[in-house]
Formats: sequence, C-alpha cells, structure tokens
Amino acid sequence: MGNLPSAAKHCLSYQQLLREHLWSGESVAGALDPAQEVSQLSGLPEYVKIVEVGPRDGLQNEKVIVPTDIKIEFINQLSQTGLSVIEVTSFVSSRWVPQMADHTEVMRGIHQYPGVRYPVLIPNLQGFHHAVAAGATEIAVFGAASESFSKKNINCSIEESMGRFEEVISSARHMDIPVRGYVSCALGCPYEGSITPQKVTEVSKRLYGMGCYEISLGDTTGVGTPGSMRMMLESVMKEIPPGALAVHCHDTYGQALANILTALQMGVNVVDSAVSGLGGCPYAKGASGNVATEDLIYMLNGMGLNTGVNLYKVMEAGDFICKAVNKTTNSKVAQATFKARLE
Ligand SMILES: CC(C)(COP(=O)([O-])OP(=O)([O-])OC[C@H]1O[C@@H](n2cnc3c(N)ncnc32)[C@H](O)[C@@H]1OP(=O)([O-])[O-])[C@@H](O)C(=O)NCCC(=O)NCCSC(=O)C[C@@](C)(O)CC(=O)[O-]
Repeated sequence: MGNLPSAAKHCLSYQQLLREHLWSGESVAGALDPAQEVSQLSGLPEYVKIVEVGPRDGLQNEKVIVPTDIKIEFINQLSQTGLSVIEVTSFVSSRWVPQMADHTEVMRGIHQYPGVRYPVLIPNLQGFHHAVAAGATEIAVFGAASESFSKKNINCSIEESMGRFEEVISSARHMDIPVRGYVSCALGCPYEGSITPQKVTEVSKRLYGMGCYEISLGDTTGVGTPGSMRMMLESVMKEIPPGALAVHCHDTYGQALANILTALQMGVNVVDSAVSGLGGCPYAKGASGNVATEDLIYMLNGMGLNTGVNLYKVMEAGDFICKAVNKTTNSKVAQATFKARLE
C-alpha cells in the first residue's frame, strides 16, 4: 500500500484495507511516511512470536465438555494459520479440571504440522510421564507469585511447587524436552490482591535458573495496567533477559493490548493469546478470557510487526470453536468484521 498514490490510498475503503492487508500478516506500515514509521516503530521488535493458548487456557474453563474431535479439529485448523506454537492441552488431574481429561486423546489425535510446536501444561512428575507417553515433546510448568493462588490452583505452597518443578525439569532435560515456565499472578492475585514485582522476580528467577527456556508472566485476572506491567518487567529484567520472557495477559479490565504494547516496547517479543479471547483459569474467579489472538494480530499487523500468522485463517478457527461451544467471540476484530459483513 505504501506504493499507492495518496489519493488512491484515501479511496481505499476500510473493508478493502482489512481484506488486502491486515488479514494476511502483510505489513501495512508502508501506509505511513518513512519518517513517521521510524518514530512510531523504533524500539519495537520486528518479529513477535505468538503462543496460542486457546485449546488449553481457552477451553479449560468451559463448563460443558467439548468433544475431543472438536478440540482436535480446532487445533488442526490453528496449525494451518502460520502459528508456530500451539499449547494443546494440560496433563492435570481430571478431578481438578474435567475439561482437560482427554489430554492423551487430543495429543495423539492432532496432526502435527512441520514448523509448529505443541507444548502441554504439566503440574508434576505424574503429569510429565503421562504427557511423554502421549507423545508430547515440549512442556510448560506453571507456578505462581502468590501463595494463596498456588494453594488454590495446584494444592501446594510455592516452595513445594518449586520442588515438583525441579523434578519435572530434570526429567525433561534427560529427554531433551524443552520446558517453559509460567508465573501466574504477576500483576495481581484474585485472593491476595497486589503482588510485589520482587516476588514475581524471585519465582521467575528460580524457574529460569532450573532451566526453563522462557518465562511467561501471567496477568491471571487481567488487573494490570501499563504502569504495573512496566514496574513488574523492570524488576524481572534485572534477572532475566527480555529475550527469555513472554507476557500472558487476560483482558478482564480491557488493558491487555496496552499491557502487551508496553511489554513490546521494553523488549519482550513473545506474547500468549487465545483465539476469540477464550479462556480463564478455573481457580481465578472473576477472570475473563485472554487477549484475543485476532485483536493481537490486528494490532501487530497495523504496526508493521511481523507474526507470520494469517488473521483471516485465525478468524475462521475462532468462528469454528465459538460455534462449537455456542459462544459469541470476544474478539473485537472478529465482531467488527462479522458485523461489517452483514451490512
Ligand atoms: C496438581 C494437582 C494434580 C494436585 O492435586 P492433589 O489433589 O493435591 O494431588 P495428589 O498428588 O494429592 O494426588 C491426588 C490424586 O490426583 C492424582 N493426580 C496427581 N497428579 C495428577 C496428574 N498430573 N494427572 C492426573 N492425576 C493426577 C493422583 O494420582 C491421585 O489420584 P487418586 O490416587 O486419588 O486416584 C491438582 O491440583 C491439579 O491438577 N491442578 C491443576 C489446576 C489447573 O490446571 N489450573 C489451570 C491451569 S493454570 C492457569 O490457567 C494459569 C496460566 C498457566 O494460564 C497462566 C495465567 O493465566 O496466570
């Protein structure tokens, strides 16, 4: 679009802009004057890796059990969008999270596309062994910066959880299985309220020190703001390089995209999201879904940042899963597009 004469640019309708550029993952930064572009985009990463957590975080809180073949079809559709990481399920206790009870069938049933990684969530050694038996080749452990949340979510203290993760990570290392680490409640806890950046840093540092290649900082209840995100990241970045950090923002208070932008400006280039803004933790009452993958891609495309993901195809996968679980999408981009199509 940058090569178009400016008069023609003005004639292009909004719909055309969406259809021709923002869907494809193609940059629209060319629409800006070069000088403007530099001032707007300096300091931001050129490439942002999206970790799609829809099949796991997105579905774990659904009350009605989603049939396994729907989950498999959903993941197969996501695999064809250009996403490079899709978190597919969790090997947790089915008494605690019934929706994830079919983890083995899902793991075995999906078509694993070349170039796409399929990590799974693991709380302990038992989950690790089940995951490996099901064919998982990448895992994520999940801790918290809040004692109360750790107790509610995984039934142990932070210290006990570290012992469990150490066992899991050490077993994974022997099998060359990469491990990601989550730190929940990085910007606040549903039980304790505010959490200090120092506590988030302490837990993150321990997981990183144990060998997690990436630490995903979770705003579990979506209470964070760009201000608290900045303060938390400044503290964590004293111990962990930005290249080993990711952000995982729920959108309860409508701050997720602003918080993500803050993190990008600080050098983070990995962002978790869930298609259609699905999701929430069953042990974080009041939390709404994750930032919608569609909205994230739309923002990044509009800033000229490459994700390699096709927005149109992600929207189709979102439409598929929303129809399957009888939900309306939480993605503003999808809502606007579907509305525009009807007009
Ligand atoms: C960790 C446990 C298992 C402890 O639960 P527990 O009850 O303390 O476990 P236990 O070790 O005392 O064992 C009790 C029973 O559970 C079984 N068990 C033990 N481990 C497993 C396992 N891995 N898979 C299947 N079964 C398991 C074990 O075999 C035994 O069975 P029984 O002998 O009574 O028949 C439980 O608390 C649990 O499963 N919690 C998971 C909660 C969860 O999945 N929460 C959502 C994910 S976290 C999240 O969403 C946040 C995140 C990551 O997205 C980031 C953010 O937004 O902040």
